[in-house]
Amino acid sequence: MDTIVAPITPLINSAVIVVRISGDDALKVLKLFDISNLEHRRVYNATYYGSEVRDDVILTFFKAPNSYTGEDVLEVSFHGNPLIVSSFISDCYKLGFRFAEPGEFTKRRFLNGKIDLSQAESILDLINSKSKYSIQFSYNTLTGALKKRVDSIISKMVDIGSVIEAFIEFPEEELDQSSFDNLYHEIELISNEVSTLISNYNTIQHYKTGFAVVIAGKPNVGKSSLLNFLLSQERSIVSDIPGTTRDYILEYANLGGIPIKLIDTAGVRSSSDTIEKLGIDRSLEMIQHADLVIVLLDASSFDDEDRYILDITKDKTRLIFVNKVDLVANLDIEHDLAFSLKYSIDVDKIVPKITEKLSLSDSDSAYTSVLINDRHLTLFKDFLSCLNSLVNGLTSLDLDIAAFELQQSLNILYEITGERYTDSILNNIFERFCIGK
Ligand SMILES: Nc1nc2c(c(=O)[nH]1)N(C=O)[C@@H](CNc1ccc(C(=O)N[C@@H](CCC(=O)O)C(=O)O)cc1)CN2
Ligand SMILES: Nc1nc2c(ncn2[C@@H]2O[C@H](COP(=O)(O)OP(=O)(O)OP(=O)(O)O)[C@@H](O)[C@H]2O)c(=O)[nH]1
Ligand SMILES: [Mg+2]
Repeated sequence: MDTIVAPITPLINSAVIVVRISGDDALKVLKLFDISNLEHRRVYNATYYGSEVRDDVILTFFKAPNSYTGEDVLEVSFHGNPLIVSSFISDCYKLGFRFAEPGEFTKRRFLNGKIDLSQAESILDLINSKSKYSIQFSYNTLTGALKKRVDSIISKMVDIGSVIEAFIEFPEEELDQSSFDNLYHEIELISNEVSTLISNYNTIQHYKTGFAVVIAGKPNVGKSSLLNFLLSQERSIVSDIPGTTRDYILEYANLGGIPIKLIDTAGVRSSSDTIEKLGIDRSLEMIQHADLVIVLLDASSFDDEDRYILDITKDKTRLIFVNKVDLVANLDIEHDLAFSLKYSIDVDKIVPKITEKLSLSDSDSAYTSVLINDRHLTLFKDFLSCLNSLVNGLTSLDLDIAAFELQQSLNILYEITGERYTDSILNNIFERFCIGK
């Protein structure tokens, strides 16, 4: 493989800029330093004698095949001046090295068999994660959670394939019903497993784009006050005039590490005001699409308008919060939490209540869940339809069809792990990586 070079930290005036070199000729660069004979995985302090500038640097060497790319890798840490690094990279071109394409180091790591394609993809997800949960999900995939699952499905499919081949090869032997039933059963288990993986996709989507949390309630209960409290900012207008919020207000927030789209809505009541009515329609629509509805009640005025909102949200994931507890001595409304936003009574319990409601269950914890990306989703759906055709082949005793569909379904799985790939699949994945990754 030709030798490539690129900065692996931003090329800006900073403390240190690190440049990575990978390839057969990587050690040739030592001509530019006052050092030779580097040992695997050791760190050295050296001087760079460039054609234009000099610098005092740190060198780290990883000998092939035990490096990030699987090739000889040298990392050079320069003082953080981009001019030094540009000059160094020009010197590298003179040695015959070329500038690495985005993601090329990781692509080589994949091509050299250090990681599978799902692990390579997770590196990009890890870097781009917008929440700590998303980082944990990506880290699971990085350490092989999805690879393991797909590998185990592959081995089960291979087993099923050999049974089908045996049926084809020895047609004279009675095809007894029980071996068929067994195959159907195995296929169903695999189908269920893949369906679960597909449903997990929604979880990661939520963690990427944020959970839609809608604050709903009749006018004047304190919805806008709650939004402002959660944002720690006077974003929404608060007043004692019922019907203050006319259109919904959407803001992004991060509550306890969970990304949230927080939506303050117009108070729901029967109104004759045209604009207010339009706002209320939007509130009802927001409620429909919410991942979580916070139904806000006023401790001092529980009535039919509240009952109406409780009724239309009864099938949604929801929390019932009661505000203005300062106004009553006894509270006999069913609720998840009661507080006073105005007088800061029990407001510290609000965020934990919301995050608790949105958090994954233990069985689906961020540390163990196997989550998939868009590419995997498409492939898994194709896989399921292949399984369907496979079952049809078996049912109609068309074993050649069954064998063909089985091979197709395996090919799809190999595309997930990257055991099979085309240049365009790889390009699609790695072109989205940053320089130096
Ligand atoms: N300086 C530096 N920091 C970094 C990276 C890097 O490449 N360089 N990484 C880059 O993203 C991440 C760490 N990931 C890495 C993963 C594998 C290997 C590596 O050398 N693996 C070899 C050796 C394993 C061993 O012998 O234990 C291998 O897989 O064979 C290096 C870094 C984050 N921090
Ligand atoms: N007593 C008391 N008043 C509160 C409390 N929280 C908010 N308020 C007051 O209730 C009034 C309405 O608050 P908002 O936040 O505007 O209520 P809203 O639900 O957004 O109202 P609409 O937008 O009209 O639907 C304001 O005058 C607030 O100051 C509280 O805990 N106790
Ligand atoms: Mg309001």
